[in-house]
Amino acid sequence: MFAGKTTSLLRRIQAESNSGRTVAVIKSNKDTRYGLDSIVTHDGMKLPCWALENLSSFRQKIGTVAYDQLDVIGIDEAQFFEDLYDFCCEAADHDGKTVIVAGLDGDYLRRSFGSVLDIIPLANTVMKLTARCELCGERAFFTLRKTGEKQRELIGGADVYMPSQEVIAATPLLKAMEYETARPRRNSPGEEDRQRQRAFFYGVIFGIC
Ligand SMILES: Nc1ncnc2c1ncn2[C@@H]1O[C@H](COP(=O)(O)OP(=O)(O)O)[C@@H](O)[C@H]1O
Ligand SMILES: Cc1cn([C@H]2C[C@H](O)[C@@H](COP(=O)(O)O)O2)c(=O)[nH]c1=O
Repeated sequence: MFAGKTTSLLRRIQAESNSGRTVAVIKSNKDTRYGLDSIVTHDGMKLPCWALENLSSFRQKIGTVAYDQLDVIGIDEAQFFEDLYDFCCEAADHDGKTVIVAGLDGDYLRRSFGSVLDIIPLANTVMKLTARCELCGERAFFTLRKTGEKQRELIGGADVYMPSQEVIAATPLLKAMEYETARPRRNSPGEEDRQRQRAFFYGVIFGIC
């Protein structure tokens, strides 16, 4: 999370639209964080969308005529769609659409999430994005859940999750913080500020746990 997947998807869709292609964007209706009528990035960029329970309902919802006129279909939060593989095959191979998909490949325990990994063989290009670890500032490949909930699907933003560096990804938050405290610090410009921010952040997290 926070790696820029939605930002990247919206930019691609906007570019397709600017070059005269007809576009539509779909997101899962499970994600109610910013309302159901738009896709919104963590820093506020937004685009109208179709919020659906499953992808197979899209053609009927938008109408056959409008569907046939579409050139490009964007899908956000792809991990929540069980029928992702079948929809992508049908839309791309059978109906000739360009399909651009954004989603999490893994959950907070680094287990494969939904059908996102299944569609990689269908794709012409795949881009794996990374965020910045909130604890150490280095590249974060994974998402750490800050709460004790164990179910795979748990909608949330920075209140529940944070980008995390590989080593601490699957450990409880307390462990992650112990690990971070024990790491040797690099003396880079701004390090002092970052340490102060981290100290504040730890305080907040302890409050939550
Ligand atoms: N911890 C964070 N809390 C809130 N916003 C963040 C955080 N880390 C990064 N961001 C912002 O979120 C943007 C990416 O948002 P978005 O495209 O919605 O990411 P994703 O879809 O991968 O979750 C970044 O460019 C940055 O401005
Ligand atoms: C890691 C993880 C995430 N989720 C949820 C949390 C958010 O609602 C979305 C991801 O949104 P983003 O566009 O990447 O910010 O997925 C989840 O349900 N389970 C998880 O393990």
